[in-house]
Amino acid sequence: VSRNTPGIALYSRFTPSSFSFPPLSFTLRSTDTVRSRRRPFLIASAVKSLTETELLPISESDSIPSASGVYAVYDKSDELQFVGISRNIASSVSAHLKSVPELCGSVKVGIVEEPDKAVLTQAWKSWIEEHIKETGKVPPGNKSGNNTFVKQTPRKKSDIRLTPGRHVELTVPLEELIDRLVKESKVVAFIKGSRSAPQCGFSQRVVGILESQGVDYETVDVLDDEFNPGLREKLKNYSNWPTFPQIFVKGELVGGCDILTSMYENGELGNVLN
Ligand SMILES: N[C@@H](CCC(=O)N[C@@H](CS)C(=O)NCC(=O)O)C(=O)O
Ligand code: FES
Repeated sequence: VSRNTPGIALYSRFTPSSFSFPPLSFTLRSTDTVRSRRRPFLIASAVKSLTETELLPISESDSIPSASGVYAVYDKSDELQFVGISRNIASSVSAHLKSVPELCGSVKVGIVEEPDKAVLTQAWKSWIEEHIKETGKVPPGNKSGNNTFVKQTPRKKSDIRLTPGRHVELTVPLEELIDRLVKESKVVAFIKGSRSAPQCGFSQRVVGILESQGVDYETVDVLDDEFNPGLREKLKNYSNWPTFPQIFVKGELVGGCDILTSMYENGELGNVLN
């Protein structure tokens, strides 16, 4: 590989000065890292082909490396079930073994050292394409809609916005929007910041407690002046409670962080939420 080969750049152990002319040639080993500069150039796969890679029995779990790379799971009849990429192949395979033991017989591993997403994806693609070329089929676990191997983590709910935006005139007073929301939802937490990134420790604690209860709850960000303008002061009046967070269950204010924390600690919270 010369430095002029399109689409291939070698990095890491090679310092810029090692690219000096006259043209150098390197032997690209299966574990050497390659990085695509720009699509649509083809980049060399960083791993051996699927056929050249040896099968390791999954039961002998210490033979599976904790390295990053691509891996192919075969069932007990040596049928390829799934090709995945992972930053820790041993732990991904052990998770598959737990969730679908009947589909986990052995595994092929292609280590990608110093991986980046493009190199990992390229290695994964090369194995998938090799399998399709050979069998005409996509591995069952990689078919779209098949969640056997890749669990779809449910997307976190988004926060509720009480208005369409601060520049839209409301036809209903904000108090009434608050009132409707807390009465129509089982649990509502008015917090500072979003549920995925609370902006205050008190709000964060309350989100953590509600998450731990596995309960369906709504959140409203009182600091969101664009979509909840004026809420911070209006809510204090509505609930007659001076601080945030504020947690409502079936239209009633239960309390703030201290109250929720003590209800959580004495086991009362579960009864109230359910
Ligand atoms: N002891 C309170 C702690 C919450 C608190 O002190 N909140 C303050 C600081 S985040 C607050 O909301 N102040 C009124 C405001 O910021 O408008 C509780 O149990 O919820
Ligand atoms: S924002 Fe400062 S304590 Fe809540």
